Order: sequence, then structure tokens, then C-alpha cells
Amino acid sequence: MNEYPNIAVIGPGAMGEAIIAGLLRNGLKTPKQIYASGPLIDRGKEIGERYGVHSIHDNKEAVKSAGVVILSVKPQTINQVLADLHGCIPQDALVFSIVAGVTIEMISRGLAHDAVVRAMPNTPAQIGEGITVWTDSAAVNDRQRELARMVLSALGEEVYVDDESYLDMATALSGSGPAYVFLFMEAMIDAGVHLGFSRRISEELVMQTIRGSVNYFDKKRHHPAELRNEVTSPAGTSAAALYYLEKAGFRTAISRAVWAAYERCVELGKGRNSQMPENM
Ligand SMILES: NC(=O)C1=CN([C@@H]2O[C@H](COP(=O)(O)OP(=O)(O)OC[C@H]3O[C@@H](n4cnc5c(N)ncnc54)[C@H](OP(=O)(O)O)[C@@H]3O)[C@@H](O)[C@H]2O)C=CC1
Ligand SMILES: O=C(O)[C@@H]1CCC=N1
Repeated sequence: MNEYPNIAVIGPGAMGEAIIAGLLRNGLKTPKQIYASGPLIDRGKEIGERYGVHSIHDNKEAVKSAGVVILSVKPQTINQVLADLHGCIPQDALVFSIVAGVTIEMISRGLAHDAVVRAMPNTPAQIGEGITVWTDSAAVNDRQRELARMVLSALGEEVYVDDESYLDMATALSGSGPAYVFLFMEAMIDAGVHLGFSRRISEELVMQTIRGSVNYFDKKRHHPAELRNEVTSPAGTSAAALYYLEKAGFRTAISRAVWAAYERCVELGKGRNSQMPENM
């Protein structure tokens, strides 16, 4: 596609900004085609100055001439935004929502607009290295699907699913996934400091160990258990550490954590704000 339409970004927070940056990095030559709308004047000023986009504080105004309307507000704010924009989305426009847990049906009903893409990106999208799982409503036409791909390509890799229930699962696995990875990184770095390395050296050792392991897996494409066995010498150091991790329930903790994220995502979709599940 040669021509980008105007794009409204409703909620220019962390992810909204990642999308704006990605679109500009990926060929949208005219920043003024982007209308970023959020409540904070300082934040708007910051986004306007950093990217040269229109920064406004009126969602209705932002969507007026839009060909794509990106919804990147928090799930807790979505109902207010949907009510604000009910009946205001231009007929040909595509609505592209990244709001966790909120279904296509809720968005479509809330806006009185049928062409909706629901997507779940993750934060590495900020450097074009994210992974986004997405799906669309039956009303999305070929041109709108092309527009969706334009937004998706600004974020990194993408996986299309034809069953929306995978979106809540993707939120738990890849959407929240960077948080688990960073916690693991942090724990490893702290362990290195505990042993006696400086924080700088420990960070370097951990970062390259993770990067190298991911690239090695990517190249070899062997099962991770095989690659783990390769590291694990009989009666050696890795076996001692792995024994301790298994004893501490490492795998179960990861699996239960991902389930907790999934359950929370489903709850968010039902409009439940913050509530500790009974079994936690
Ligand atoms: N962070 C992540 O890793 C991911 C997040 N998501 C989803 O993306 C969405 C945004 O998340 P994230 O960017 O982290 O959150 P942020 O809080 O950074 O961004 C939300 C933005 O929406 C703005 N906002 C609040 N109320 C309104 C309103 N009425 N109209 C317009 N804008 C409004 C906020 O402004 P203010 O700050 O002034 O309140 C803020 O700029 C969420 O739904 C989340 O589920 C999806 C994938 C990954
Ligand atoms: O924590 C959250 O709710 C959002 C959705 C996926 C990643 N961050």
C-alpha cells in the first residue's frame, strides 16, 4: 500500500508510543497523519515534540478523519472511551485494539462499529522486535486487513489466529512474557552479585548468556531439553543447580504464573478491576 490513512492513537502511553514510533520507523513519512489523544497535557506535549504528531485531548476529534483507530488505553478505562466514541468512528475506518481481555464483541458493540482487529503485542515492539497475536471480525475487508498488517509490521513479528480465545492465552504467554524474562534476568544478575561479581560484569554475563542461548536455540532448533542436557555434565555444576530449581517447583511456578495471567486477562475482560483470585 502506498498511502497511509490518518491514524488515531487513543491512549498514547507505553504501547501507544511504541506503535507511533514503529509506524514512523516503518515508512509513515508524515507524522501529522497521526493524532494521539490522551488526558495528560504534559504527556501529549512530550509525544508531540518527540514524534511531530498531532497531540490532542479530545478522542472524538482524534478519530474524525481516521482510517485506523488504535485503542491503547488500559482495560480499566476502555468502557469510558467506548462510550465517548460511540457512533463516532468513520464508516470505512478500522478499529485496532490492543486492550487486554476486551473482546471484539465488546468493542464493536461499545463503538457501534463492526470492523475491529484485536491484537496482543508485547513491549519489544518498541524496538520492532515484538510478537503480536491477532484476529479480526468478519466485517474486516481486504483493505482494512492490509492496514492492520501495516500497523503489525511496525511492531515486529505477527501470528494470525482465527479463534479469538487465543488472544487471552497470548496475553498470558507473550504479552506479559517480557515481565517474566526480566524477572529471571534480574534474579540471575542478583545471584551473580551475591557471588561477588560487580553488577556491571554480572549484567554483561547474564545478558550475553540469555542472548547466546536464544540464538543457539534458534539456530539448532533442537528441543530445549536436549540443549539443557548438553550443558549438564554428570555430577557437575548444572546438575546441582537444576536439582535445586526442580525441587523449588520452578516449572510449576512458571506454569501456574502463566495461568494466573490468563485468568486475570479473562477477569479484565469482564470489567473486574482488581481482585485477588480465591485460590492464590
Ligand atoms: N504494557 C504492555 O506490555 C502491554 C500492554 N497492552 C495493553 O495496552 C494497553 C495500554 O497499556 P500501556 O501502554 O502499558 O498503558 P499506559 O498506562 O502506559 O497507557 C495508557 C494510556 O491511555 C491514556 N488514557 C487514560 N484515559 C484515557 C482516555 N479516556 N482517553 C484516551 N487516553 C486515555 C493514559 O493517559 P494517563 O497516563 O494520563 O492516564 C495513557 O497514556 C492496555 O490495555 C494493555 O492491556 C498490550 C500488550 C502489552
Ligand atoms: O500487564 C498487563 O495487563 C499488560 C497486558 C500484557 C502485558 N501487559
